[in-house]
Amino acid sequence: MTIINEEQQQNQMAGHKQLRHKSLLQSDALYQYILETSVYPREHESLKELRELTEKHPWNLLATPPDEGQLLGMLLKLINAKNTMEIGVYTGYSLLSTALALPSDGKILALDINREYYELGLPVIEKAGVAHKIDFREGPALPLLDQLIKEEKNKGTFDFIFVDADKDNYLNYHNRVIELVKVGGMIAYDNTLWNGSVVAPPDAPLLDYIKYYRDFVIELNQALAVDSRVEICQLPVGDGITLCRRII
Ligand SMILES: C[S@@+](CC[C@H](N)C(=O)[O-])C[C@H]1O[C@@H](n2cnc3c(N)ncnc32)[C@H](O)[C@@H]1O
Repeated sequence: MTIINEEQQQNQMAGHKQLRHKSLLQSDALYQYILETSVYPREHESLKELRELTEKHPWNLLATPPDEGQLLGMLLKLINAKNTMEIGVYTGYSLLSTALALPSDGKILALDINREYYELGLPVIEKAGVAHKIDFREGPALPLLDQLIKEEKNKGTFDFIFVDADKDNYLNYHNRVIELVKVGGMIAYDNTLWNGSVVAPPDAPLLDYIKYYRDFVIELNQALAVDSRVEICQLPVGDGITLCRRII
């Protein structure tokens, strides 16, 4: 992984923020229309609170956008998900969207290397009355997944797994979560259009972190396209989300 200092990272994020939002829609007005017509009026008050709290955090661009949170909630209800996993929590917007969509005995195994981010959002999650559904584990996700796979009883038990962490490990995650999701269950990979950079020419002037992760995202997309263990559907929601339904 490329190591850049905090100042460089913040400069890059500031550049990224000039894009104003995380949607791939070419028109800001159209995206605002979706948010104001279909998303904000139905956004749970705790999600709104968490979104507004997260907007004040310097890394707020990491957060799942509200239209994508709405999509996740809808999908989880459609598939009657109960046992789920999330890799990459940050302050918890997608986590809270998931927790609110699951039944009261639903479960989310939530993995992140950074507990501090999670703890920023935790009071809002607690206030929403859904913290009991969450089992947060701090640490790099790969070894945690390897531990889970070691136990046969965990295999094929998850209804839904949302992957939204370090993009250079997405294929490593895929090769593990495919064993943990049940046949008929769903894995969702976030950022699979990676700020539109998947179609940028090789010499395009991209921000360093976009450029670095781009090849990993392209590699994942190519691998998913030919993976006979899953059916896929890539949607231009948020920064691109690819849904995979395990079929064997
Ligand atoms: C894009 S953010 C997740 C956004 C979150 N889903 C939301 O709704 O706001 C990515 C998260 O992945 C975490 N992360 C990065 N590398 C990781 C790793 N190797 N294992 C676990 N988590 C990791 C980061 O700490 C960060 O919180």
